[in-house]
Amino acid sequence: MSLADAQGQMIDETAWSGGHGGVSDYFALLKPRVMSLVIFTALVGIVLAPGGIHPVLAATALLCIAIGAGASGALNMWYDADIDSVMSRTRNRPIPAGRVTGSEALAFGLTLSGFSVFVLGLLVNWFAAALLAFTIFFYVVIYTMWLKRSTPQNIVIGGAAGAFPPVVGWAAVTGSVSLESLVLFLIIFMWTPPHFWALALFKSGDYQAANVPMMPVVAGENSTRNQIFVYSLALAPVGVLPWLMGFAGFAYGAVSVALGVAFIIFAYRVWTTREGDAARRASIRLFSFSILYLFLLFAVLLGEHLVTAFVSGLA
Ligand code: HEM
Ligand SMILES: CC(C)=CCC/C(C)=C/CC/C(C)=C/COP(=O)(O)OP(=O)(O)O
Repeated sequence: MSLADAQGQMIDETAWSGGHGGVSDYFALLKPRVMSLVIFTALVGIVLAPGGIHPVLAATALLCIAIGAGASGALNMWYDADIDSVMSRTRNRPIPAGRVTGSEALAFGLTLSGFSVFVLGLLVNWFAAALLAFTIFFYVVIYTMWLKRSTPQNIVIGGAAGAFPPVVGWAAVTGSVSLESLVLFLIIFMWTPPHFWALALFKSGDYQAANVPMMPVVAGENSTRNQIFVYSLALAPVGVLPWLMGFAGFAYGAVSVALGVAFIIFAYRVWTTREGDAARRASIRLFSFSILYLFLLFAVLLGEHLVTAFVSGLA
């Protein structure tokens, strides 16, 4: 199996979601792999926020954000069942495969959404709960029900939903939004277009078949490559902002510069490799690296913060 096939299979849900009915299908409705990174960014928001809260409340907040994020995935799959059944990547999801009905997924998603928002409000604070409710609304109603099917800018605007979790995490601790949490938002916001369009480039046939106006389908592959490169050039310095603004240290600064340069190199390869299997490989590599990039950036932010807190606790 070639590298491209292996990586393509990695993101092909038909390769892992098996099982018929029952717990594994309801778990798959939560989009667990995508949401794991969403939840990790929320954790970083919680830990970095000044003041701190009791660890039990922090864990409650994180659990509520995780449940809310999963619930929004279930609602997305409920609404998108028609297009998911057309695309090879998604046709084995629980609803198109007939293992869960649309109404079951809808009830599951609505119940978990209500539960997560209510518990976050009741036990942590209502401002964070309102932000979580808004994030779910944004992903399900604004992105899934409206923008996804109507404009190639769908993920640029809709991507805001994916950028909110660290802001929600921060608000769970402080009860407010701050410049720092908005910088975390901005990083994910700028990251989303290259993350997703890299995938859309090698899955554009799927979107065309499903009649979804993703950028490569509407503007063409080369225009998408240009836009990926421009967003990557903008993302790299935005990734360094936490250090430049003084809420991350030198270790983060150095790693974020290196990761930003690497991101630009991967995006440059996509930009300049436009034909055949090499072009497909370049976009698969950028897609895979995009996930590693965001994970490492937030991991270093978290690790450095914890080490600094530990060392200053010793002093
Ligand atoms: C509108 C914004 C976004 C779009 C359209 C998008 C789209 C996608 C798609 C279609 C996949 C393919 C595989 C799959 O469905 O499992 C994917 C994978 C992934 N996305 Fe995104 N994404 C977005 C935002 C995000 C955000 C905000 C995060 C995390 C912070 C994220 C994390 C991931 C991860 C970790 C994977 C890999 C999952 C795996 O291992 O298969 N995505 N994304
Ligand atoms: C707290 C909270 C509510 C967080 C939500 C975070 C969020 C919006 C993440 C976006 C993740 C995602 C898989 C988008 C996929 O687009 P798609 O739905 O078009 O992809 P698909 O074709 O795989 O269904």
